[in-house]
Amino acid sequence: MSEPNSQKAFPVSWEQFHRDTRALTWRLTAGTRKYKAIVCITRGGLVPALIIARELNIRLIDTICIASYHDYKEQGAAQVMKGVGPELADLAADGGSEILLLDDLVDTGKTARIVRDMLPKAHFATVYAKPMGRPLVDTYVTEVSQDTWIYFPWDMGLSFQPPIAG
Ligand SMILES: O=P(O)(O)OC[C@H]1O[C@H](OP(=O)(O)OP(=O)(O)O)[C@H](O)[C@@H]1O
Ligand SMILES: Nc1nc2[nH]cnc2c(=O)[nH]1
Ligand SMILES: [Mg+2]
Repeated sequence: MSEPNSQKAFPVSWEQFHRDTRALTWRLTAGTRKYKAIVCITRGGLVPALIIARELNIRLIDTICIASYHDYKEQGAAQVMKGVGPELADLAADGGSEILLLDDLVDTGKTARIVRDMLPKAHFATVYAKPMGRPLVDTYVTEVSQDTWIYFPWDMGLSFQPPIAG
């Protein structure tokens, strides 16, 4: 879903994103599964990948690079520009059972479907989830409604706020 269709705004600060991503890590450590590598979906997945890699002491990190083309209102076709690299070939061979797959959020689930097809046995985690994409995620922290647009700190800056009373 693209921003102009959405009605509610959910702005997230760096501090909140860090806190929510740490909460995601706690959830991931509650299970018995151990991960040898992180694969993050660029670009939004790069930020949780840094935080979680630090917490779980994982140093083998790769990317799946996907570009979604947006026209005015609709999400367009998604193009995989880069898959997992040859260094992860052994770990990917069984479908990725020892790989932690990360993104910042799942919305319609379109991106999630592509990466799940590529690594069907990887554990897929996102910090935020909307209802349409939620069934495709193994672990997430916060659910927001489908008509909410999440504003990430890397997309925002400080700006003047007019007084509420006008
Ligand atoms: O569930 P979906 O409807 O597929 O949407 C979720 C995807 O959309 C955003 O990425 P975006 O394509 O905007 O690119 P970016 O990560 O490079 O900002 C987000 O980071 C997810 O990857
Ligand atoms: N920043 C941002 N990107 C998205 N891509 C798909 N949904 C969203 C969203 O709610 N926020
Ligand atoms: Mg993304």
